[in-house]
Formats: sequence, C-alpha cells, structure tokens
Amino acid sequence: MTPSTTPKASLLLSAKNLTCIRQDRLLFDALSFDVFAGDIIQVEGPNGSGKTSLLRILTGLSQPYEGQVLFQSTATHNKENLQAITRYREEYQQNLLYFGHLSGIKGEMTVEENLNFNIALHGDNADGQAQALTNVNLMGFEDNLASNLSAGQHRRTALARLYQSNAPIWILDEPFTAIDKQGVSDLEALFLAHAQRGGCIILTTHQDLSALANTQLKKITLDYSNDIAFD
Ligand SMILES: Nc1ncnc2c1ncn2[C@@H]1O[C@H](COP(=O)(O)OP(=O)(O)OP(=O)(O)O)[C@@H](O)[C@H]1O
Repeated sequence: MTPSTTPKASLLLSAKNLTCIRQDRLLFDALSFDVFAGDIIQVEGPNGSGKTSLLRILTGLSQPYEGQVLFQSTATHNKENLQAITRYREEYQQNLLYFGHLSGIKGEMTVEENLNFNIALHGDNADGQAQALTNVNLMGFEDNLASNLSAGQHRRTALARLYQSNAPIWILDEPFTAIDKQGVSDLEALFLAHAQRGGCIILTTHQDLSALANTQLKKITLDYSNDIAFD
C-alpha cells in the first residue's frame, strides 16, 4: 500500500531576518517566517509596536534595517525560485494587493467611477465593477460622490478592490476599520475563499478573527519588549 501524502503547499513569500528600527527604537529584530498558499497570517501587537512597519516592508514600500523579503518568481523556469522583491519589483507588484491606511478612493469621483478606476489600475477580475458593487453591498449608491459616503461606505468602496483582484498575495492593514458586523463576516468569508484557492493573506487587525480560527490562521505577535513570537 502506498502511504498517503498531503501535497506540500507552495511557498509564496519568505521574510528573512528582518530588523526594523524607527526613531532609534528597535521594533523587531531578526524576524523570519514563511507564508504558504492558503495561509492567513494575523500580525498583532499594541499600538506603535511595528505592525504597519512590518507590512510596508513586506510590500517593498519601505526597507528593513537588515534582512530581506523573497517571493516566488516565475522569472526563470525553476520550480523553486525565490527572489528578492527588490530585484523583481514589477513582477512582485503584479502578485500583490496592498490595502493600506489610505483608501485610494477619490472623493470627487462617484462610487462607480472609483470601481472602474480600480479595474483600470489594478484589475483583472472578469466579474468587473457590477459584481464588486454587489459584493460590498453598495448597490444604489453607484452614482454617489465618494466624498458624500459614510465612513463605512467609503471603506467598502475601497474594499471592492479585494473582489476585483486576482493577485495571490494580499497584505491588508486594518481592513475591518469602520466596517459593520455583516461586512466583517463577508470579509472573513472572502478571506477564506482566497486562501482556499491558493492565495495568502497577511493582515493587521485588533478584531478577533473567530470565523477563521479553524483554518490556517497563524499569528505574528510584536510587542514593545522586542520579544517576537510566531506561531
Ligand atoms: N516613517 C517613519 N518614520 C519615523 N518613525 C516611524 C515611521 N513609521 C513608523 N514610525 C514609528 O514606528 C513605530 C511603529 O509604528 P507602526 O505604525 O508600525 O505601529 P503599529 O503597530 O502599526 O501601530 P498602530 O496599532 O497604532 O497602527 C511608531 O512609534 C511610529 O511613530
């Protein structure tokens, strides 16, 4: 009898010995971890502990004091081809969706124009803006100027990008801010679906991700004492 084997998930991203210093304060030191297809990783820690700094390093928007971030590149035909994100910047950006504190939504444009703009800029998903509008529950608001939306509706307009993207690596800074209970559970369902189709998510949130607890939810904890836990 042949022993059954579980196929090994592919490695999408690898952080190697990341050290981050801000204003003479060591936020984290020699932080290493791997992110596989199907992983959902929650970065947690108190305010100011370095969560956003870590996410920005993972996107390539800022540089670590030491260490590097590698991703699975298809630039050569090797099966395992981890490359520095700084080396194949353009290819990495095509694999990445970053949702930061700034929404990227233009107040002087309508909801529909913003969604179309997203598609033109990043987008790729055949379902297009009509489906994204339904997914974020903004039907009927498509002609509203974004500047006239409530904080939650504004955030939902920004979050439509998640439904419009085919990028495998999602890095999301506080995606649940201003989102109501139904919206939170819709997002959790979206995260699960993304992980199940082989993507990965690295996010910060102070939200208890109870709906994701039985999945491949992992946690990276940063704290002021510079003791860094990864489990
Ligand atoms: N570009 C920068 N220049 C100087 N200091 C910075 C910079 N970015 C962040 N910091 C400092 O680094 C520390 C960590 O900031 P960061 O935003 O990463 O924390 P955080 O854990 O995401 O916080 P929060 O939970 O409040 O969002 C803070 O003390 C902040 O002032």
